[in-house]
Amino acid sequence: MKVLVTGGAGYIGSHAVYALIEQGHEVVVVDNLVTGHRQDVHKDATFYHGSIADYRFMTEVLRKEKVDGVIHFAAYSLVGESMTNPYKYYDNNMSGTNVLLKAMVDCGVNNIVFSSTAATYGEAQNIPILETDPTNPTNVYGETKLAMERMINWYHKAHGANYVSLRYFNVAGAHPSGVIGEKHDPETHLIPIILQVASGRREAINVFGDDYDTADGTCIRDYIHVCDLAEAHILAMQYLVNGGASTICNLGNGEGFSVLEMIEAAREVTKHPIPAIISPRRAGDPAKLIASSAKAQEILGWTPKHPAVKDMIASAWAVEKQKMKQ
Ligand SMILES: NC(=O)c1ccc[n+]([C@@H]2O[C@H](COP(=O)([O-])OP(=O)(O)OC[C@H]3O[C@@H](n4cnc5c(N)ncnc54)[C@H](O)[C@@H]3O)[C@@H](O)[C@H]2O)c1
Ligand SMILES: O=c1ccn([C@@H]2O[C@H](COP(=O)(O)OP(=O)(O)O[C@H]3O[C@H](CO)[C@H](O)[C@H](O)[C@H]3O)[C@@H](O)[C@H]2O)c(=O)[nH]1
Repeated sequence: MKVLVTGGAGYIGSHAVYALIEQGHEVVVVDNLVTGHRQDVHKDATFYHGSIADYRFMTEVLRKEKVDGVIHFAAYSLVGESMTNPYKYYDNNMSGTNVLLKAMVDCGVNNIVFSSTAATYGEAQNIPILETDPTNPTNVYGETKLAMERMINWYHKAHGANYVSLRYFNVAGAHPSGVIGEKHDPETHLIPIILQVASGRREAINVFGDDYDTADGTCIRDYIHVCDLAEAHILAMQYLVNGGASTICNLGNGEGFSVLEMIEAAREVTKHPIPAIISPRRAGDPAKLIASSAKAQEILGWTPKHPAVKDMIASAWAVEKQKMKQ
């Protein structure tokens, strides 16, 4: 396949690009590098520096490259930030996707695999969460992602383009080479922050709330290895190219870990005490998110190969230790 990856210089996008190229596919990357890193784009991918919100630029790329489909990662994705700066999220995520979809339609590109999120569900009504469960986002980020999913579905109805929206739960870990990994700046995600404490770059980890309705009072999340996620995107694109019907799939491991459990797992991996400070809740955080990925397993034939959180933490730890050497 020849695939355009938007946001291919970012954390998850760069892993998807590596996986595509490792499996012999041809890859074109569009990224404006607002949060991504040029050096994380695989050397065999064709790179275009620009925004998905630039219609002229996107149609030029799509007309020139004649791809089989688009894997769409480009977005802002921080829950906390979205609660204080909704404009940024509505603008880049929704307007950007609207332009991208229009450019795809105008250039005859009919397949899109979309980066959606567990944040579309909000507070879960049932555990594990099924794709048919209600969607009531508790934060602006999740709201924009749900709107993007719906936008893609309306384009599908109007223009016939097909999609798989992948609602991922909490992504973690890094490519086994250690060459690419999670490099957000500033970092807000739990595992990289815990590891910055272990490597001495931070004094302590703040635990955002210990009064949630969970066993130890801290939030529970379902962590999925970034390489398993990358594989799911390739399977989803293959499914569409083979004529599969448009659909939505969850991606997680079906097991929940609290913030305190993740800190404990990181202590075991890194052998560092990792001081933790109980802090106020962060706005917009649901208490518990755990996926049922049965549909992805059935429809896409996806099976996670790295379900153990300690393996995810160990691969992220290898990247963090490399950063310390630089
Ligand atoms: N990290 C997670 O746990 C998680 C969970 C669920 C869903 N997601 C989704 O996965 C996707 C990727 O997340 P990530 O953690 O890799 O984030 P990231 O910030 O590392 O990657 C996003 C990439 O998109 C690029 N980008 C942003 N706006 C753009 C635009 N207008 N035009 C071109 N490029 C643009 C950025 O430069 C960056 O390279 C996001 O859509 C996010 O919502 C992430
Ligand atoms: O310093 C920190 C950072 C995080 N947390 C807690 O750790 C959990 C995980 O937080 P992350 O910021 O790592 O991840 P989120 O669950 O907020 O969100 C992530 O997963 C979501 C899906 O579940 C979204 O898709 C989103 O893009 C992605 O950032 C949350 O309970 C959060 O409050 C802390 O206690 N301290």
